[in-house]
Amino acid sequence: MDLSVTSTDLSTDAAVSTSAASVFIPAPVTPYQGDIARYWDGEARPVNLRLGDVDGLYHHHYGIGAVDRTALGDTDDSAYEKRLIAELHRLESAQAELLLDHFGPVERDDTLVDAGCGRGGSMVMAHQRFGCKVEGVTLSAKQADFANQRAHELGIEDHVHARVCNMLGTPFETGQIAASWNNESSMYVDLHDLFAEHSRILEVGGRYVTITGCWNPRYGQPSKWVSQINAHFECNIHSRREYLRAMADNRLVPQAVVDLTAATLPYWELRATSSLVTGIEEAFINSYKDGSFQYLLIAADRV
Ligand SMILES: C[S@@+](CC[C@H](N)C(=O)[O-])C[C@H]1O[C@@H](n2cnc3c(N)ncnc32)[C@H](O)[C@@H]1O
Ligand SMILES: CC(C)=CCC/C(C)=C/COP(=O)(O)OP(=O)(O)O
Ligand SMILES: [Mg+2]
Repeated sequence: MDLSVTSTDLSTDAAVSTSAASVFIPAPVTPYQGDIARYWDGEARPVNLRLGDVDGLYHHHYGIGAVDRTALGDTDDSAYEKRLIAELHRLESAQAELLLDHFGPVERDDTLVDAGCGRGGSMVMAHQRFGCKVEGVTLSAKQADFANQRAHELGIEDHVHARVCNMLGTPFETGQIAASWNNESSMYVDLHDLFAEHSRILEVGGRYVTITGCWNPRYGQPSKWVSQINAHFECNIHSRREYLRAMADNRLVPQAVVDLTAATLPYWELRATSSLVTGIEEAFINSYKDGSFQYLLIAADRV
């Protein structure tokens, strides 16, 4: 069987990195990863591009916090849709700010890793906040090119860099990374494999942070809404229990577990009223409300 990925050569950039890194784990290429690479190579939803156009930070994650009704103003006004887009984008950037808040002190000469970096919005924010180097990995060549182009336009390409690479086998040296994260990207991988790799690259005392959607073990099994979200994004949402167990098995000790479910609902309810709806809004709103799905931040120490 031919397992090669034709739309995206997953090995190219990782292979280039071998000269720079003393430890190199070749990127395993599975047919599923090929599907995900193609999915993100082909993604161009207005809900992501038009929000990113607001200030040049392109996110593929969701928002948190209260809606600023004053900033939104009158719905009858012709500029209302533009203000609504700006407000959704503000809530998505607030989500990334909260993730960065959980890194604690980061020095300018530290290197951070964004596992599943998308178009790189969070990487730019991390560099702008800490002045440090940020390395991103994504399966999508289109996303990596986009992120590197944005870094170039901002003149920060020597600090912010994305590569096409499997997050389960990165070219980063063992124990050299001060902090790493997954922002809505852990539902594409096996959690034991993922946390083994984060644990390998992080220095002892380093920090790992994730924001993720997970199914709630108290509900019993994944609800029909969770199954709908999985089908929509071709992902496999894990349970809260799986996260905590896989972290414990890989020397990652939770320091903070924050339930962001209530904080993300206003974003979804606002998004559901916009012209940029994608059809998945109802599944998020219903699953958050029936308790089957949770939006969670976990910050863990590498011990
Ligand atoms: C929903 S997007 C999140 C992007 C980004 N973290 C953000 O907040 O904007 C999911 C990302 O995970 C990446 N991804 C999924 N599986 C991956 C893997 N095995 N290795 C590297 N990246 C992966 C996709 O390529 C995509 O960039
Ligand atoms: C919380 C969960 C389960 C997330 C799944 C991963 C995912 C696709 C995140 C958002 O990406 P996006 O910003 O491209 O999606 P959309 O187009 O819906 O805004
Ligand atoms: Mg989005």
